[in-house]
Amino acid sequence: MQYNYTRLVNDKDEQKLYEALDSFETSAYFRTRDATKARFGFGATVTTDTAELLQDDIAFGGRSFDEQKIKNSTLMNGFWFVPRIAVTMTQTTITFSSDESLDFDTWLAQIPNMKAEMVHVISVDDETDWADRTEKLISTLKSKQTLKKVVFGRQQILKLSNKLYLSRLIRGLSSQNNTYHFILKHQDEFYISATPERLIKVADGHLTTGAVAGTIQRGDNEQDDMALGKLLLASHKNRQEHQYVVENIQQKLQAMTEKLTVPADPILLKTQQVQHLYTPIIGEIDSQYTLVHLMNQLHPTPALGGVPQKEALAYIQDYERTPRGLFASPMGYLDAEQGGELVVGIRAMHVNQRSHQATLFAGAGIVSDSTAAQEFKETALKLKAMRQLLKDYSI
Ligand SMILES: C=C(O[C@@H]1C=C(C(=O)O)C=C[C@H]1O)C(=O)O
Repeated sequence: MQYNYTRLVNDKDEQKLYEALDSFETSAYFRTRDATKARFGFGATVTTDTAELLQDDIAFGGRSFDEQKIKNSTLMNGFWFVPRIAVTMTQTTITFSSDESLDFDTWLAQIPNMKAEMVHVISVDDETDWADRTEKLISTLKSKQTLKKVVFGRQQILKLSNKLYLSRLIRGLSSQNNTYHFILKHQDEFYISATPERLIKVADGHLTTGAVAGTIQRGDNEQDDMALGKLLLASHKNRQEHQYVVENIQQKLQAMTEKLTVPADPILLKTQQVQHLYTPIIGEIDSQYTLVHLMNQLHPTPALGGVPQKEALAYIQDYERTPRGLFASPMGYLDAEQGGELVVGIRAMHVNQRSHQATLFAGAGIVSDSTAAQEFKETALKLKAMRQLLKDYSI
């Protein structure tokens, strides 16, 4: 983008940018897990359902989980766009970029103020048979030695009383600490995620990825929380679930990287609702590969699909309620240097503003040692992130 303008951040910038997410037909937001940087994209000069053609542009978007299609949705079948205006905000500076010559401060001042009404949840359609279906999956895993792990997804469909405004919804994201925040909006749909999981970041030939798999609840106090963390680190079932992911990432990246550093043991990654086993992985990539190549090579890791991949994906297609769309898929931004950062769209919901319908998603890695009731509780905790966001909206 040829026009760039950087200045110090002022008090009103953030709220105005949030309102611009609502006022543009196409927009996106990406905030890093450590909350030090936020990127916005507004308006679209190009839109496409695959990222392959966009590798020399700044772009935002997400790919669909697999090739299955979702009816009446543009976003859920994979959606990428090159923004008219890109904004990057750190704690001190703000940078505006565009191919158009714009007075950015005049542009920002013109964004209309958004007035949001309260939104109530009118009804919840849960998958009440999810635990039974998980029980069947566990029996299959026990009897069929070739299938080792399946990440089984669950949905809750909520009817809402009114349209949601992103400028208000986004405020509640601040309590979802230690997660990436991602929003992708197009026309009457948006997808929002507060995910702890990065698929991949590429900058100057350096790659950062990692395995996030294996879950336990948070404790009510620090002591309990630490005890639960220790339990998770010592759990054979969770370590196995986790190890599948580490090995798979290593194997998939072997041919594309010069050097890969993989710690022997996981550490803990804690969100508001749960704690996970986490193995950060770094490396140097061969110069012919871009972020998009790596995304397609890595996705889906067994943190979201399963082991062996082909069989696990077939199981997911056959036994989950609907195709996943953007759920559990790579999403984020591409920069103009064939790098960027993609996270995995979990702890997430898809909203259709026309039908006032929100679909919340959660999944859990199932292995032969799993118990259905425990996994049901785990998915309920994971769904809580978006349920909390909707509660915070009306406070
Ligand atoms: C699929 C989800 O989470 C994934 C599954 C996990 C697990 O089973 O322990 C942990 C983190 C994620 O890799 C989700 O949150 O929806």
